Amino acid sequence: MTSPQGRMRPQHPARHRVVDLVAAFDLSVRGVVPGHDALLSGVSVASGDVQPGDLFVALSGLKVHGATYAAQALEAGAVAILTDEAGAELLAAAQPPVPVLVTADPRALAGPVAAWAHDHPAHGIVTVGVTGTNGKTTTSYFVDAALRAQHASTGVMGTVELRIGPEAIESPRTTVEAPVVQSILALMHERGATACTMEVSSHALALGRVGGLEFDVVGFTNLQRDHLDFHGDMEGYFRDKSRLFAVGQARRGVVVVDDEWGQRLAAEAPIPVESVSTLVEGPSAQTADWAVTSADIGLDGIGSSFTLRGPDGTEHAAASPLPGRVNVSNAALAIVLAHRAGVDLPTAIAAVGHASAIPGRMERVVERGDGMPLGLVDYAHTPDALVLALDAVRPITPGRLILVFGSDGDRDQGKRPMMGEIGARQADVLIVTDENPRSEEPAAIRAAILSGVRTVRPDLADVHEATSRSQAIHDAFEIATERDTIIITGKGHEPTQEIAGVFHRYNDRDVLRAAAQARRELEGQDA
Ligand SMILES: CC(=O)N[C@H]1[C@@H](OP(=O)(O)OP(=O)(O)OC[C@H]2O[C@@H](n3ccc(=O)[nH]c3=O)[C@H](O)[C@@H]2O)O[C@H](CO)[C@@H](O)[C@@H]1O[C@H](C)C(=O)N[C@@H](C)C(=O)N[C@H](CCC(=O)O)C(=O)O
Ligand SMILES: Nc1ncnc2c1ncn2[C@@H]1O[C@H](COP(=O)(O)OP(=O)(O)OP(=O)(O)O)[C@@H](O)[C@H]1O
Repeated sequence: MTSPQGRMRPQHPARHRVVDLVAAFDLSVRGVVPGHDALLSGVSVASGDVQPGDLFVALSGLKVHGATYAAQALEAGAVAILTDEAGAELLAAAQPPVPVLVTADPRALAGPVAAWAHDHPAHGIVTVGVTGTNGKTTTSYFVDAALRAQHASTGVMGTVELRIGPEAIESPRTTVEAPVVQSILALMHERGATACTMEVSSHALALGRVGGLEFDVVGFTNLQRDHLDFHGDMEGYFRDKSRLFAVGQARRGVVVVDDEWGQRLAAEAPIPVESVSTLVEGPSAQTADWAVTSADIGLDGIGSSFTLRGPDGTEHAAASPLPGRVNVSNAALAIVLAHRAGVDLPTAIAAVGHASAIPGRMERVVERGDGMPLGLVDYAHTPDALVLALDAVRPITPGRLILVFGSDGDRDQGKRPMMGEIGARQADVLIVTDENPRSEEPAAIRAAILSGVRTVRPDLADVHEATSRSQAIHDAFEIATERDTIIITGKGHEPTQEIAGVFHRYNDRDVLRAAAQARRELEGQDA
């Protein structure tokens, strides 16, 4: 079945001759020779997403070779297959009835070929890409808010959604496959969107998902421990992130230089880069092109105000609509990115300051009052993000800070005890539960978290374990008073929970609302 993102295709696709594709990308042809009337109108790397008229790009995967799925792609209407030598060998015996086009590295060509097939849709669109371990989503939404002040219609591609103007679908991941990126850009172009903000994950950069796209401006938030299962070590992770700042991938960059990785990227990037220091008195506050020189962090518990010094020394009063120091950083970066994408500075500052809430990012789902605690959902799922999220919530918590959290299965195992230790150090009550266990035994993940908790709190005082995430949230509500804050971290906006290969419909915000409602009803009965 075609995935929802696989269906985001232009209604009137460009059509190109297969022979022209062969010539444009210097491909060698095996088996059937393409006729001059053979036309292609789309590209896919997933057989399930193939539409009639598509080129199927059969990639050598980490688990299986895509050529294994050629029959499925042909049945769906593929008019040609692009693959490597290994794929061509796999296909030789089957003698497919369409041309098999061969190149050394089809993954590297998937993006450029898709851009070519869709007539380079990004050429008519201002494109902004955001990378970094944390803050991509938040920064992207801030940038989009600023772009919307200047463009009648904009698009967003990221972890939360794939959106064109007012229409959106859930996003399957942070950065979709290269042909999907290009077909969505083509659809944006068709629908008149003139600016697009995109989150670019390190996986996407390593796997060529933004190939064939030269961003107008790209931004870097920070580099913190994550995804080491995929990138090996921090050096490999940094190298993959840096690929966004390569010549041909982006015209110019804006880099937050609060950490050593940002400083290194700003120094080494081969494209023109501007630096942004977002920590008052941070290591690069004096030398950075842009700097946050003063900040009132979350005084009202909602947002922050800050001063941003520009390259010419002028100071600008700015604001972040979300609480915490990290969101001053995201807002400052977004302002500079939007400005460099063509939005005038005062407009960018005003639009970012008034950007609306972002699903699952420090989202206030239940407001404090009438006996209810404050209930927040946040996407912090790395040790550093958890530290900062809890830091941000402590000053707005007169009572106890109740943390509901877990850690992902089939992902970096080393961070589990670290998350436990942080929770134990910074929150008052912990409810350790499941995030997305995936193929792992949930109890083993919780045990790893609890081993970290014990290093700080050997007696496990005020530490609870819940085998169901919904139950954990209901448990939190049972013990919370109006003075307390419940913060649920790790899943943010996610609409599903992945357990043993099955995606169950699940959303922290819905459960939190339901728990609040249940408590209201109970209190109503008691009254
Ligand atoms: C670890 C990783 O990123 N894997 C990616 C990689 O998969 P793979 O090499 O294992 O693929 P495979 O299963 O061996 O299949 C090989 C080929 O056969 C194709 N295939 C496979 C099955 C089928 O029925 N038909 C078919 O055509 C696949 O599309 C693929 O092209 O190449 C595939 C095709 O390009 C990607 O879809 C796949 O992303 C998977 C789905 C994934 O979950 N990735 C996550 C980890 C990811 O990318 N996350 C990042 C960042 C997250 C974050 O920052 O938190 C993201 O951008 O979301
Ligand atoms: N600049 C930042 N520095 C550190 N942590 C941050 C920053 N911005 C946000 N966070 C924390 O990280 C969490 C995720 O934020 P956000 O969704 O914006 O990041 P992301 O890079 O899109 O994450 P992912 O790629 O995993 O979707 C937030 O809920 C918050 O706790």
